[in-house]
Amino acid sequence: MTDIKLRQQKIRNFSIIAHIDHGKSTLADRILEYTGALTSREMQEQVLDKMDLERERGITIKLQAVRLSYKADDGEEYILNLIDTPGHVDFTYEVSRSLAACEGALLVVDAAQGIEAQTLANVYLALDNDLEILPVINKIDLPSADPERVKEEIEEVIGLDASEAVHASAKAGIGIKEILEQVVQKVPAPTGDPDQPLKALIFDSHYDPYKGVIVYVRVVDGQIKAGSKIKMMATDKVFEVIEVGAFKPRMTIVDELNVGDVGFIVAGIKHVGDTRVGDTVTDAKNPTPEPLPGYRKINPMVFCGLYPIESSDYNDLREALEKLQLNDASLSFEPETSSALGFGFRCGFLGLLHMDVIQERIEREFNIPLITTAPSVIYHITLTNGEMITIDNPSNYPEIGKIEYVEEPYVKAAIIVPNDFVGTVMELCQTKRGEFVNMEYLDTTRVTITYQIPLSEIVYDFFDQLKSSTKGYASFDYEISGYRKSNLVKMDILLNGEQVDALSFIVHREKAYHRGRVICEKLRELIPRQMFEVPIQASVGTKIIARETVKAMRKNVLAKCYGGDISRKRKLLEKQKEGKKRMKQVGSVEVPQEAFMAVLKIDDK
Ligand SMILES: Nc1nc2c(ncn2[C@@H]2O[C@H](COP(=O)(O)OP(=O)(O)OP(=O)(O)O)[C@@H](O)[C@H]2O)c(=O)[nH]1
Repeated sequence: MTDIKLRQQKIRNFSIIAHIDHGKSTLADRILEYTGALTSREMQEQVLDKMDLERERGITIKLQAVRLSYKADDGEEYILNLIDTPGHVDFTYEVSRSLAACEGALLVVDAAQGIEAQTLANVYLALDNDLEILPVINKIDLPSADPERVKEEIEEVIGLDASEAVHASAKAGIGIKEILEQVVQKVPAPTGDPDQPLKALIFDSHYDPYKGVIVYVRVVDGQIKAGSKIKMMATDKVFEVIEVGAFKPRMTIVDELNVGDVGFIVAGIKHVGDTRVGDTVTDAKNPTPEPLPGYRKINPMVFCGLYPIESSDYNDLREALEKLQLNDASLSFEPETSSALGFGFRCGFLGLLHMDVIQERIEREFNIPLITTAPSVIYHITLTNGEMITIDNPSNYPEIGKIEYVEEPYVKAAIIVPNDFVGTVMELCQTKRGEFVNMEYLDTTRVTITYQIPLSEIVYDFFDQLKSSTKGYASFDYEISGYRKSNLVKMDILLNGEQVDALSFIVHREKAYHRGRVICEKLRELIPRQMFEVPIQASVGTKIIARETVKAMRKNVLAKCYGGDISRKRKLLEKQKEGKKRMKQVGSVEVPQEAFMAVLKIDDK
């Protein structure tokens, strides 16, 4: 066997999959520490979760890859590539990206919680990718841990053999060696042929201001080194490789990447559009005839408008979105104009969390204060002339007279919950226009409840309501199940008699009155008093269905300082300016950011 083939036998590529909070990041840290990739001092900060925002929210968003070396009990030195995956329901797409680069996955299940909704969703993705799944029962240090029950659950619900599942505590560092031994023994070495032309899967990328687009790859056949000419098969673009490297965990330049390796390529790639996550990289002179099967591209589900508060930030906002899109193929955007908010972008996201994260990153990393409009899903509208149009922005909703019928996206939602909360969850799903599908017992204490629910209802704080009504015990996962006809209308909001396009939303006819009333009340609380009285109205078509009034300001703040000290006056004005930062002048009325999101906070009960 050649050296390359021998080396290939020693490579293990694996991911960790888990429901959120079951301890994936903690386990990844322990593995890094155990293999000596980092000292415990360096481990103080979770390394795999790099972004600030992730650390604060305690969730994993971007996947990361690390190359580790591990001396196993058989005396051999192995190369382990660990690819991190996000656990949140919004990020299924990124999970499937990282799984496509692996041969195995550690399935981490919390010994006290057992299987949760994303445990199942992630297992299905791993099975789709033909991965060897190694169950790990984590948090055995907890007094409430019941590893035997969890093992049974894994065998019964998932149908995996859990007899050799490692009992671990990522926190206390128990079971780490056993896990690594299982990875070495049970995860297959990469198959792939070093003598075939280069074939590598792009599973991620990021933009570096000095080096351009850095592409993360898993080499399937052949090899790649500095000086090679490579071709991106989807775009036919050719580049000369400047350097290749591995994540150890810091990016480190290496001589070449061989079969089974996970690493990065720098090739002076300037344009976002030239590389696509999921594409195959091949040798430009000796290309492979067939690209790798790419993975399912997932389309954005939730759309909203992002507008700079200062219109001079418009171009910076475009650049920020372009940069973010580089790391995040699931983000989409196109310019849009609103008569209320001016020039901005209509952006598409995988879900609400994704939307929040992008918005916060723009504000923090790029320092652009934003106004965000309420999220919307994509509606299919069939017009009386037979034409079907799709709409992701309520302000483009056609006149009622031109509409034959409207369809909206539904999801199949699976909710896992302790028996005691079945009634509460069903009630919540009913108020969200859910249709009961079935209920199955997971074990003696928990059930999986399945509903068909309109996506638009999920988008409007379903998850928060589910968590709060079940004291945090419910877990939830969903997949799009298709479009259905629905009796929907557009609700417009008028401030001071003028319609504010950015406040319009689409609602089920039966809920229109209630929502119209509540939204007017909310807006009355949110909109500060102005120099004049501001009527707030909600209308469907030409019919006004609710009205509230913001009373005029009683006193001018400056009146108090009449003839007084100028520095005090300035302070007051500055204070007012502070308060205004998040305001947008809409016609004659100043509207705060929260007003555009008020529609999300309506309780339907
Ligand atoms: N008692 C105990 N707590 C643990 C253990 N492993 C992780 N935790 C805790 O569980 C919480 C969640 O752990 P994380 O590692 O952040 O979970 P995660 O699965 O990576 O979560 P996401 O990154 O949000 O998907 C943290 O507060 C950890 O300290 C363990 O073995 N025992």
